[in-house]
Amino acid sequence: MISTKYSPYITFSREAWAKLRFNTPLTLTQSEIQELQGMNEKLSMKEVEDIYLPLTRLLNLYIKASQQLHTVTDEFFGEKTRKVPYVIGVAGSVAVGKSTTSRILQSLLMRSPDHPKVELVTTDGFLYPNDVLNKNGLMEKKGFPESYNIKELITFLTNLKSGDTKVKAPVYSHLYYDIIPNTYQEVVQPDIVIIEGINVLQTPKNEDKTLPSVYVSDFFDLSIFVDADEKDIQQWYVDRFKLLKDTAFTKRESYFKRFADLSVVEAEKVATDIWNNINKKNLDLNIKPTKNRADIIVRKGKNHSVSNIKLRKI
Ligand SMILES: Nc1ncnc2c1ncn2[C@@H]1O[C@H](COP(=O)(O)OP(=O)(O)O)[C@@H](O)[C@H]1O
Ligand SMILES: CC(C)(COP(=O)(O)O)[C@@H](O)C(=O)NCCC(=O)O
Repeated sequence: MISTKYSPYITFSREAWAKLRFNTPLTLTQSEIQELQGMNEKLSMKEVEDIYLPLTRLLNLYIKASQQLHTVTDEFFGEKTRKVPYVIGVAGSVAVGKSTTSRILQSLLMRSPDHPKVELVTTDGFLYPNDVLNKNGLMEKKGFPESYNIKELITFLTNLKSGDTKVKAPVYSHLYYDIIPNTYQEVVQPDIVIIEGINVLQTPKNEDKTLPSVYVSDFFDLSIFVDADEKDIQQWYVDRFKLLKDTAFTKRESYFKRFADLSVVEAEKVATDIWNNINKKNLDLNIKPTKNRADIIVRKGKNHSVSNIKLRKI
C-alpha cells in the first residue's frame, strides 16, 4: 500500500489488493464466470478472486454504511423516509472494459448475503438518436458530451434518487448504431444501480446556461474509473472491431454490415481510423480529465489483468 502525502489516493499493488478479500466467499461458478466474459478475452477465476471479490467486499461495506446513515437520518426526522438506491458510476474510455467491469460487479453484488437487486444502466441510451446527431453535424462526435441528452439523464437520475418505484431509461443498440425508438429499460425498486458510461464524471461547460446546474456524478454514492494505457485500449478497440466484423456486422440489420467483408488488414485500418478520429480524441479531450474525480481508479494491464487500484482517502 502506498500513500503519498500529496495524493488524495492510496495506491494498492495487485498483490496487496488481493489480500483484502479476507473471507468473502467465492460465489461464482466457472460457468457463471464464462457467462460474464466479454467477447474476446478470457476472464480468469483468479482475476475474479484477486481483484473483483475484494472490490465487492469494499462496495458492500460502503453500502452498509450508507444504509446506516439512512437509518440515522430517519431517527433524526422521527419518521421513515423513502428508501433510495445506492448508485455506483463506472467511467472510462470506449473499449477500456466498462461494460465488462460493470457486469462482473453486478453479478458479484447480486450474490451478496442479502441478495440485493442490482440494475445496470448504460448512458449510451441517452445519446441523441442518429437523425438528431445528423441534423446537428454530430455523427462523427458520437460519445462526445454534446452527443448526449444530459437533461434527460439528469431527470432519470433525479427520479431514481428521489425513490421513485419505477424509472425508465431509453435504450441504445450497438447493432443498429442508434437509439431504439419507444423502447425503455424499466428499473423497478432496485437496491443498487450501476450507471456505466464514458461521460459519467463529466461536468457541463460553464458557458452552457441551458444545462442543469447539477452534474451526473452528484447522484453517485461512489464512482469507479477504469483506466489503462492508451495503446492497450486502442488494441482492445481494434480487436473488438475485428471480432464484430465476423459476428454482429454480418447481420442484415447491422449498421456496419458494409464492413463485414473487409479483410483483416482493411478492418484494422478502418477500426484504427475510427479510433483516432473519434474515440481517441474523446478520450484525450473529455474522458481522461475526469479520471481524478473518481473515488476508485482501477488500472488494467495488457491482458486486462488489473495491475493496481487507487482508492480515494475518504
Ligand atoms: N476484465 C476483462 N477480462 C477480459 N476481457 C475483457 C475484460 N474487460 C474488457 N474485456 C474485453 O475488452 C473489450 C472492451 O471491453 P468492454 O467491456 O466492451 O468495454 P467498454 O464497455 O468500455 O466499451 C471487449 O472485447 C471485452 O471482451
Ligand atoms: C456508443 C459509444 C459512444 C459509447 O461507448 P460505450 O459506453 O459503449 O463504451 C461508442 O461505442 C461509440 O459508438 N463511439 C463512436 C465511434 C465508434 O463507432 O466507435
